[in-house]
Amino acid sequence: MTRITSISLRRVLDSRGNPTVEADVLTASGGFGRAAAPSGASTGEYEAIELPPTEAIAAARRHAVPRLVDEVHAGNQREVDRALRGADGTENFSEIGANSAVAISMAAAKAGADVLGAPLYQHLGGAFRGDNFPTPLGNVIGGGEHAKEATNIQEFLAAPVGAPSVSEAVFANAKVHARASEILDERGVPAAKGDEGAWAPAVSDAEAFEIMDEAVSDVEDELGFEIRFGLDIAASEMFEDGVYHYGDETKTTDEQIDYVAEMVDEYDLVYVEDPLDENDYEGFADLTDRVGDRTLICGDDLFVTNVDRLQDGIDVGAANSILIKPNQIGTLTDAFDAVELASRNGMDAVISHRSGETEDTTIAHLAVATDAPFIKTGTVQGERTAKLNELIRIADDAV
Ligand SMILES: C=C(OP(=O)(O)O)C(=O)O
Ligand SMILES: [Mg+2]
Repeated sequence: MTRITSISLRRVLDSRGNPTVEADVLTASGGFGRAAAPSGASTGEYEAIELPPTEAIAAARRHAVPRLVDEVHAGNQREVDRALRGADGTENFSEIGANSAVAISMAAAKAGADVLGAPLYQHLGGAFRGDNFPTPLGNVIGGGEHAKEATNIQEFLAAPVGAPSVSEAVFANAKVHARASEILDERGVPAAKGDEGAWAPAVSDAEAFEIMDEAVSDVEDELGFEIRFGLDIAASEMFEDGVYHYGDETKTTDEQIDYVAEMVDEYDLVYVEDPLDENDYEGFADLTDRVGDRTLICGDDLFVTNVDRLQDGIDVGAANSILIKPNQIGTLTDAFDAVELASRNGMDAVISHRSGETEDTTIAHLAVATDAPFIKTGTVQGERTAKLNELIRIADDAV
């Protein structure tokens, strides 16, 4: 029986040292699931609302727990998530917090899988999932909102697209991360790390492109399979007064589109996330028109895992992929609906962590369950390796 018999909520630490919500779900037959909400720093304007954890927990205990315990089945994810939405009663989870909602939603999924005795990816994705693995996009150099005094572009992401296995891909990204550190040393540039464990040197974006290109080529030569790279520009964070700010320099929207298109061709970029402001569907469409045949243009802050915003994007041809972050929308059902809408329209769905994370591994299972081509979940650092190592275990049939 997957009937939920208890839900416990508590505050735990996230990787930035902030409190976040953890949920435990128990079922009638002893199934157990535990999950914790991640948290963004470069959050999109249209994301579901994250409440201070103490408030989110109190509100969820008051409104959600009584609507779920003894009422819904952890094995029926849509039923769980419908009850969460009903308990909250708002569009954006501003009553119980998307952090409480997503923790309960993911913990219920794990409890459902536990009762069935199936790995989470199989419970979520079905019996035919588990043969395809996402390529990990590994954050190697970064700045933006994730590190002070570093690059303007938020993330330079290694993409070992030719790796023969997920394990070799994971280790390839770690090698690129290590090689980037050596190159920075050779150039006499000290580098601390940003929130996701990427190097955060005080170099220009142009220099970061060079370092990334060199690191990727060196590791590609050493390992003998294709490694490319991509970006999360997180352009909404740079956009102010109608222009994009790169330190003291600015770019108009047309200049930004030209710049990104040039970088796609110069560096053979495989992936570009949020190249333009989160309200600029038209700019996204222009850029996708120009380079969408040879790279993924991915909407993160643009779509915020929201089917309505995704449909608006589909209508105008903005982007050819969507970033999926369950806490942007609040439940696994909503995240799955966004993946399905994307794939029905020929778009790729890329599963992603947040800059503030925990040891929770749900997104590794979600990526396998949804047959995602890429997962963005860092390169090194415990809360990132938790997901990467879980992918290796899934491939090894050891979960
Ligand atoms: C992971 C990201 O950062 P954050 O979690 O800060 O939004 C991102 O922008 O894709
Ligand atoms: Mg992003």
